[in-house]
Amino acid sequence: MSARPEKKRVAILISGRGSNMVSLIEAARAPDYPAEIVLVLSNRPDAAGLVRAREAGIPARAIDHKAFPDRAAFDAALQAELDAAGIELIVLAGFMRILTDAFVEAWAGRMINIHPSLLPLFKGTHTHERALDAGMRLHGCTVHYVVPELDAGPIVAQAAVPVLPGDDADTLSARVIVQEHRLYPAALALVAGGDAVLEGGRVRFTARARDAGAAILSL
Ligand SMILES: Nc1nc2c(c(=O)[nH]1)N[C@@H](CN(C=O)c1ccc(C(=O)N[C@@H](CCC(=O)O)C(=O)O)cc1)CN2
Ligand SMILES: NCC(=O)N[C@@H]1O[C@H](COP(=O)([O-])[O-])[C@@H](O)[C@H]1O
Repeated sequence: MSARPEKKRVAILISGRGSNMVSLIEAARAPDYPAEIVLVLSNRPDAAGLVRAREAGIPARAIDHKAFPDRAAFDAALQAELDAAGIELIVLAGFMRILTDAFVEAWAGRMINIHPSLLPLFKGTHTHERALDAGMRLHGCTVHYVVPELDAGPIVAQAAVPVLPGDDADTLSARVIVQEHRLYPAALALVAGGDAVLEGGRVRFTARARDAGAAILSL
């Protein structure tokens, strides 16, 4: 019987409450999950997710971006923590800082993000309000590899939700976040397990991932 491949050592980067982080931590408890969450970092010392990570037994530290003269210095401090922990994959989960090109390129193919829209629609912020303003009947969330251009990286997986009559940004975001908590653990498993690989600017899925219908999760 072949030995199970080593779990990828993952750092989750947050800025806020960390609900996606909690979903990932819980998913990674499965013995056959291909990743282990070994570190949580936040650019905001007041992030509630730091407390939730520590409660889950995960080392969690704040690196306050305001304490650095520029983005490059902040990113270098991130890199030092990631190196010290032997991190192999970075998972951005509500991490609200734009990373420098140098940092992103150093982690090419090893850093993913979840965005609360069906990219390439509604890059940037305030996605739910913008989807409502645009009269969308479908909305959702996207897990993508991170590239220097904001929210433009190759897509790993998406989940869609209906926009219902009477929805406002709060009701819509509440529907989307439920799908985020399903999508992100599934997408990280694909990436950590080598079933969704960034190659030549596109995501190549293995036969196993294709058979699992991994790229799209239904309503
Ligand atoms: N180079 C990249 N960096 C980041 C990416 C990316 O795709 N390329 N994804 C983001 C996550 N994100 C949306 O998914 C996002 C994060 C932050 C911002 C933003 O405008 N940040 C402001 C500060 C906002 C704040 O502190 O509240 C900024 O950095 O000046 C937009 C989109 C993570 N990084
Ligand atoms: N542009 C990035 C972005 O907007 N990310 C979004 O921030 C929220 C974080 O919630 P969480 O801290 O509860 O996971 C999530 O909805 C995530 O999609």
